[in-house]
Amino acid sequence: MPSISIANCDLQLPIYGTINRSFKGAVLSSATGGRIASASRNVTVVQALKDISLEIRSGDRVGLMGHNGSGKTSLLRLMSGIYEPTAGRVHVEGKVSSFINLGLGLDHEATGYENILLCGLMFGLRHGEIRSLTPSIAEFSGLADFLDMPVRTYSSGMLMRLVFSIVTSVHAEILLMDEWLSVGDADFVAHAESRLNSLVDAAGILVLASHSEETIRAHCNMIVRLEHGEIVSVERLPALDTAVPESPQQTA
Ligand SMILES: Nc1ncnc2c1ncn2[C@@H]1O[C@H](COP(=O)(O)OP(=O)(O)OP(=O)(O)O)[C@@H](O)[C@H]1O
Repeated sequence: MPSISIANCDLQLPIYGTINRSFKGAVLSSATGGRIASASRNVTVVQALKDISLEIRSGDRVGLMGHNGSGKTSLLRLMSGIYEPTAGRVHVEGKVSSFINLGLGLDHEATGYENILLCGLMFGLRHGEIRSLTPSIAEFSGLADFLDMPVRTYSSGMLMRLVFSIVTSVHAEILLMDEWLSVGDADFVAHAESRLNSLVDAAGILVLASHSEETIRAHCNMIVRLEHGEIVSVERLPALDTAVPESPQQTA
């Protein structure tokens, strides 16, 4: 059963070569969501997350809310293993598919088809599995002959179609998403929405960061609110139509 266990985690991100003594530093510090402090003369440290504890079990649909810079993306990155906590412990059980930094793994000189192969390998699939998934990825993307062209020739909407089609073709037990996706033109958005919904239904755990309370209430059964890198509240919502199994929940 997939699960995410986070215990007393801090995340500090160093920024090198910044001016940290000046009026500018003081203004920055009050204007951002995270907390800025000087580690040494040339290193500024942002406290992106502070003392985060959260238990997420199979069946949980967690919505992360908070102002700009409150730590939503950092928390997703911590769960995905992109960041190691500077203090505390993160334990993740299950296959994670993350919709964070979509497109980061693409090789822009390679063709669409080559990128399907590369991304598939990155997701831990075998050649045979990728070969059998390729026709449906190609069809869903609607990119047709463009899949034989280098990805650098794609428009941003075409790039999103390709990445979305690849990412959603892989079954995940844990889905981490930074904002609900809106990709491409109106036709593709409707098409993508239903594919995404079935992916979410099949996943054991969803963690979705969003500024839209409406989106979160439509897809989640639990809202975690962050402020300045700390969890300020955990709210349980009534069961969703998708009949998510109840699971014991620890609040932070
Ligand atoms: N790569 C980084 N290097 C340094 N500081 C960072 C980095 N990424 C985020 N931060 C800082 O960590 C804090 C939390 O940022 P994060 O991106 O997690 O917030 P967020 O809630 O996702 O914001 P938004 O709603 O604007 O996407 C902010 O103060 C931000 O400046």
